[in-house]
Amino acid sequence: MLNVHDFETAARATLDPVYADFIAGGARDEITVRANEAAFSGLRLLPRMLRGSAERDLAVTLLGDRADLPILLSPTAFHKLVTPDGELATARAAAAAGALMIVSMASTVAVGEIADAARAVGGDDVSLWFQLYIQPDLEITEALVRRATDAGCTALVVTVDSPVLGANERNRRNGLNDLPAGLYCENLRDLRDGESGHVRQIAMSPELSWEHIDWLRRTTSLPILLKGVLHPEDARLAVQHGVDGLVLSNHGGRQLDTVPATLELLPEMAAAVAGRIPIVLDGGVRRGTDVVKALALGASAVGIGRPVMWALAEGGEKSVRHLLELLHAELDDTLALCGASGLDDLTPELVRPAGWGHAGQGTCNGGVVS
Ligand SMILES: Cc1cc2nc3c(=O)[nH]c(=O)nc-3n(C[C@H](O)[C@H](O)[C@H](O)COP(=O)(O)O)c2cc1C
Ligand SMILES: CC(C)CC(=O)C(=O)O
Repeated sequence: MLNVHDFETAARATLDPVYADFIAGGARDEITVRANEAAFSGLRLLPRMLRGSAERDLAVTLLGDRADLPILLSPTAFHKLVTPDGELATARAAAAAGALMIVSMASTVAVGEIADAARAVGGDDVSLWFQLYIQPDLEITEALVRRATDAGCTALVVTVDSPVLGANERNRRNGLNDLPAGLYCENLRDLRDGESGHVRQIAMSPELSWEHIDWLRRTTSLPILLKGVLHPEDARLAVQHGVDGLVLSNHGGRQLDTVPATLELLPEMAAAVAGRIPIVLDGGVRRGTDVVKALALGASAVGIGRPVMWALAEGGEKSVRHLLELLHAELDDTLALCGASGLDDLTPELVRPAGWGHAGQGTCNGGVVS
């Protein structure tokens, strides 16, 4: 295993094709799935020379939480679909690599147990964030927030791009519409008006509005990030509503098909928030060079979704750790080759659109030659 692509190939060879499709797939024609990766290939790095430093500092601090690398584990559901220990394996690997994990609300292990597993490996300094789908029943939502808070999660990542479930036609064709027997969204176990042992289904909330974000802001003192805001105007509104950070994400192309690649949106989003809150970008990040491009164009960190699922499927905990070590090494190597000694050295003039030489000189603003 030398890179993310190797894990993808190995996972496809190991997994039930129905689950391999669930992971790889996206909404409708998967135009956005492909666009995310293509956007990274469409940019070139223009390195600086003779600025060497013996070591590079890859550490990042986000909303008070320190991580050894600016590559987060984006929230992904149902890890027990691909490995018996499920999210316990992921959390141990992330803790060992010093990476920040965002636990999905749809985890197949309860968030408290995930946190215990992470701390058993990484000690009390390990940070975990919790991804939340605000439920139509706000008492249920409050109970979920309490569970995440009690587990020691230090931020809430509210996914706002899913008023309805994305239409994954691979899942429909494969007849995948439920978890296999014995797997549950454990964070929803025993929540109100269910008999003991009952696990609620996650509900999507088409009525979700800024009032819900205001309500959540009043309900918790944890930092709140919004995941899935795509329009710069919504980014400005997020700042106005007291949101602490954004995850610039199109859900890996799994919600509205044909939305832009997240990398294409990054310069406008960075301009809209103007450094007031951090932006984490996910979607199509597969290489250290991708991380450098995103950070150069204004992200504070990136997230990876599918690569973690592929590594889990390939070899569980040790493979996720290996994946994170590979990406750490790729990023370090890329920084050295770019003449950067740390993440702060990554600035927009390191990036050019492909074909820029033909159009004459210019700096890149995320694909826009100026
Ligand atoms: C199998 C799978 C499950 C996911 N589950 C969730 C989830 O529970 N909550 C969420 O907010 N996003 C979820 N996502 C989206 C990821 O958080 C992330 O935005 C996306 O995977 C990033 O793109 P990438 O897979 O190209 O790295 C999921 C993605 C995948 C592939
Ligand atoms: C709907 C969730 C349970 C999972 C999810 O967000 C996804 O599969 O993209």
